[in-house]
Amino acid sequence: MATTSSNSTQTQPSKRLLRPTSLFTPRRSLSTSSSSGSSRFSTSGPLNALASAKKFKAALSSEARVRTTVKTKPPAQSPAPGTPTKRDPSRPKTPGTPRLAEDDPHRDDRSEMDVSRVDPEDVLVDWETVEPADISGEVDENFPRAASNGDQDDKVLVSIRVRPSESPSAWDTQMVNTNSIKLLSQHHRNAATTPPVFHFDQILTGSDNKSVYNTVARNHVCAAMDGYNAVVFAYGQTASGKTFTLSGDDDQPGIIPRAMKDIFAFIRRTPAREYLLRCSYLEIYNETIYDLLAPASAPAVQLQGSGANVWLAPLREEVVTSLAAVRAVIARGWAARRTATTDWNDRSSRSHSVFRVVIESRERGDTNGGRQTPGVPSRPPTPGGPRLQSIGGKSVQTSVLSLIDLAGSEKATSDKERTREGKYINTSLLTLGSVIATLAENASKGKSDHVPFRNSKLTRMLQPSLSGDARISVICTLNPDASAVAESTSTLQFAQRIKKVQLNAKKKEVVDTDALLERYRQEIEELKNRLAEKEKEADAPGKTRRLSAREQLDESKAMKDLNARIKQLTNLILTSQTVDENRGDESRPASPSKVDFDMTPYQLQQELLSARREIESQATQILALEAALLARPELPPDAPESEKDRLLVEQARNVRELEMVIKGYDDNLGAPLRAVREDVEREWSGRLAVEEAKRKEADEWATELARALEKEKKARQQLEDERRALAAFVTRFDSLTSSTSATSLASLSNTPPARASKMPLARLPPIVESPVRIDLGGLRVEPSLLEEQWDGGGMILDDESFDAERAMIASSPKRTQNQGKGFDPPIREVLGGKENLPA
Ligand SMILES: Nc1ncnc2c1ncn2[C@@H]1O[C@H](COP(=O)(O)OP(=O)(O)OP(=O)(O)O)[C@@H](O)[C@H]1O
Repeated sequence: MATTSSNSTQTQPSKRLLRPTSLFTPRRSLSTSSSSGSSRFSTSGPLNALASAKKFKAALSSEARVRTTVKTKPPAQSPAPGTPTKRDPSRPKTPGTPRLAEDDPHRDDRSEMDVSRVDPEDVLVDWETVEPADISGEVDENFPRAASNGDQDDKVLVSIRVRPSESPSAWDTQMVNTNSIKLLSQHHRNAATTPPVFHFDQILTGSDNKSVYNTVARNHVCAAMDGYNAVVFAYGQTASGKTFTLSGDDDQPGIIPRAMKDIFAFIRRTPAREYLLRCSYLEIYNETIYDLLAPASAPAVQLQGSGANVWLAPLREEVVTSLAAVRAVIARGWAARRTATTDWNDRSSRSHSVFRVVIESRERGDTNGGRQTPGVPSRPPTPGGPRLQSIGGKSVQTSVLSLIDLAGSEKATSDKERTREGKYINTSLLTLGSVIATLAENASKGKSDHVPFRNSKLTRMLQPSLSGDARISVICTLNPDASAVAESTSTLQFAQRIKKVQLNAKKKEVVDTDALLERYRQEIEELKNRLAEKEKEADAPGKTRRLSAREQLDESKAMKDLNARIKQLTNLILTSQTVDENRGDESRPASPSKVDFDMTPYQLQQELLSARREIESQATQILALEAALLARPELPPDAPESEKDRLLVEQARNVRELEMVIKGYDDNLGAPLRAVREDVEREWSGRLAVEEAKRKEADEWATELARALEKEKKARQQLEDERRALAAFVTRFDSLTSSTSATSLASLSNTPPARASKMPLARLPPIVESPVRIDLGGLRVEPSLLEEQWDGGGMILDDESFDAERAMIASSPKRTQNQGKGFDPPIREVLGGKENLPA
């Protein structure tokens, strides 16, 4: 296990509580909304972008050109260091929740940009094109190899980062070499028990973002460069340091800027490959997804697909070829993020923000542009951005690195709008928590309970990753103050649960299908020739001797093998074409032949869905081939017969090939898919019935519970009424007895009912059929004592205790003393409906 950075960072001056400014960008003025747009771009970024863009054959995009000419205002004054937990009341609050303003001068230029028309071959990055200045200066020789541990099952890497604070910490993070954290006992509520100790992969303290990046994110960035999907996210209470960890500030750049530097460093150290990098930046605000790189007027981003096949559209992806271009993209996205001043944080993130880098790579080689499936018309530009083509039999690796800054959980704030946002934030974080809890439970108990991914946009978006498709690192940030112990404990509990989630990320590779197809076709041709030769040999009239039975058997087996191989290759052609058609969707399985019947019904359903799409695309391809066939130029009428014959033969061969493809399609896809569909449908309907029965049972139970609760409430209310009546009565009675002499009491006891009824006592609510038996036995009872006893249940006696109590009271000397003074018979009778004092 890696060592914690706690020791190294603890010794540093750790009271830097600077507000993170935008990445690489001039600091924004404190409460200024991004709508001003004034300090949106980095002063250095655009210039660098211009410098490095010159290296490439084509300009990146119209937008890149626009960016290079952006004039930026001087940066706003640096924020003063201060405690992050208190807002300066004199400072105005952030107005609303800013987005890029409609009057943004660059908005229209951006909307004209069409990244999908960028030729991917023009925007490749390789070790030669990476500027030395664009890479991390801290990269060591082993860096690119630190990437991954293969396609192994693995767990989420969970680290805790405790933010420095001016108040004394309520947490003990110094337990030597244990990577554990514990609440100091003076802050533990239950003095009788010792506070629990939480264990994690890392406990980090201090303000050093470099060590944090190296410990929690670097391996994941390397894994993404190596073809695995990777997710790094920060979770924690508001103002606990999530944005500081992800984005950092000018002095302490966070994970996002460091990751981008490492990506370029990785490319520079990998001369054998070339890369295509596409960035996107989005936020989930009040359960709506906004593209932070799109114009403010752009429609909201929708989550499409389901299960493991979730994608976002329309989402702008910008091709980046240098760190300067990345900086500009991040700065633009950052400026459009919704932040506001809250009671706890001057620049609180009001949304979950996701910075994504799609990394495509292939082995370097001679490139002659993309390839095309024969007979199929050229493809339209890929929506959302260019895709890397596989050329010359080399595969293309695709992975996505997602760096997520979650909004912080928080209590109700003093501001109405912030409270509304807070509700959305808390709800989606709660859903994340319950998704994680179910996943953890499923993993640890081998269950397959329904996971409520669909309950929030955040969880639905993270579904493929949380379902095991990505390497995940989570940094849970803590505010160490005693006032935040409850929130910190809840964060630690979330962190513990996510540790149990099981991952199984796999590399995504797509092969060059043209090369494969060509190979298969050649092999089929050779095999057919061999088959024809063999048939010829067998039928040859000059054959000298008859074959023995054994030889005949061998011969027919060889023929059979040849036929089987031809059939297999035909199927492979089909499968390769299917893979090719799937190229745009990284998450889709390569081929239905990979259907694994041990998968869960849910996964099978996903497979079924993608298989259906494959069938559709296959059908389209067949149609395209047929159309190409029909569209062949007709021969001129005077064409020689031999030419006509040649074309006829060719036509017949094409028809045969098509028939083979269709047959392969039937053999390969039809039957297994039907079987899969039937299996899935059967299994799902069974599960549905079980779930419905369970739900019915739960509903009934809930109704029963509600009924019992109602009954309980009524009984309680009745008891409460009685208690009040009794207390009032005793108070009244007691005041009467204390203020009146024994003689006047005696006369009171003889007061005729008509007079007595005018006394306040007569207004006491009559209590009929009291379920509680009370006997004061003629004793004087202090009202306060009575209430106390009643509250504690002391007056509620079972039959046996009641009799014992009564016997004791009967023998009490005080009772004897009071007898004849009007205190007998017991007060119970008075409460039993007689409004008058006892005679
Ligand atoms: N480890 C740290 N070292 C120094 N300062 C920090 C550290 N963590 C946080 N801060 C400071 O604390 C303040 C709040 O941090 P930050 O904005 O990152 O919190 P957050 O968790 O992202 O909050 P929110 O959820 O409201 O967006 C900032 O001023 C930041 O500079």
